[in-house]
Amino acid sequence: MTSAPIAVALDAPDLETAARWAAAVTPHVSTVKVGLELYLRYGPDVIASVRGATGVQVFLDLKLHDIPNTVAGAARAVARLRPAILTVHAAGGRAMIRAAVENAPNTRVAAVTALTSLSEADLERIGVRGPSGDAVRRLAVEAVGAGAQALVCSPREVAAVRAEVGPGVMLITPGVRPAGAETQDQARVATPEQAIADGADLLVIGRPITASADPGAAAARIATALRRVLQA
Ligand SMILES: O=C(O)c1cc(=O)[nH]c(=O)n1[C@@H]1O[C@H](COP(=O)(O)O)[C@@H](O)[C@H]1O
Repeated sequence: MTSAPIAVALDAPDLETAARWAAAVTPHVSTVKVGLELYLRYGPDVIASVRGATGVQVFLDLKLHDIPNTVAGAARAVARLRPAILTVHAAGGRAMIRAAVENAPNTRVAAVTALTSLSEADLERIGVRGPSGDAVRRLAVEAVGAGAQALVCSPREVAAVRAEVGPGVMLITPGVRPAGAETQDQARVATPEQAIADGADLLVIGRPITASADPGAAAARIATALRRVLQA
């Protein structure tokens, strides 16, 4: 059985917890994601620890956002860890995204369009006027033009982004909640089944799996639901 296109967000306070979650979910999912919480606590070694414990691909979510020269150096520094995916903010602009792509040649650079935690009202407040889908599409086009091989967007926008950028770009959607689950700090959400049906290639899912009493069973349940959609 092939593993489901899910990146489980290992947003854990310590390595022991992250390793426990990773061991539970990796029979069912393709990817685990290391984000700021683990990386800033343990540093680059955390990638090797997580990779060694799981055998699945590791997604490094640092959401780099700085001037091109600084991002070039940061991308070079993490490229030697060979993460499968590295995030940068699309709002950093073309030259910044290009700097990341050129300096992490064996890693897929994923540009984050508009954070899934921001509502339409939040976006308006920070100067992103009009429907969120329009801003996300604009950022997506800029990022792909600068060489990004992947995009991060909300599952609500994934169909529009796919129509805009075509089939060759990997679309990654956080903000995924099984029907009835709490949205917590996420604003622009959809179910895993909807995200896949609308064209997402990889779903980022954290707390709906990791906060469950049995993360392995939660991952298996979502993986089975996705397989049904993919086979339909
Ligand atoms: O880049 C990301 O992975 C990301 C982008 C985004 O717009 N929204 C978002 O939630 N994420 C990440 O996706 C994960 C979502 O976790 P849960 O809300 O617990 O499912 C977290 O690790 C976030 O850092």
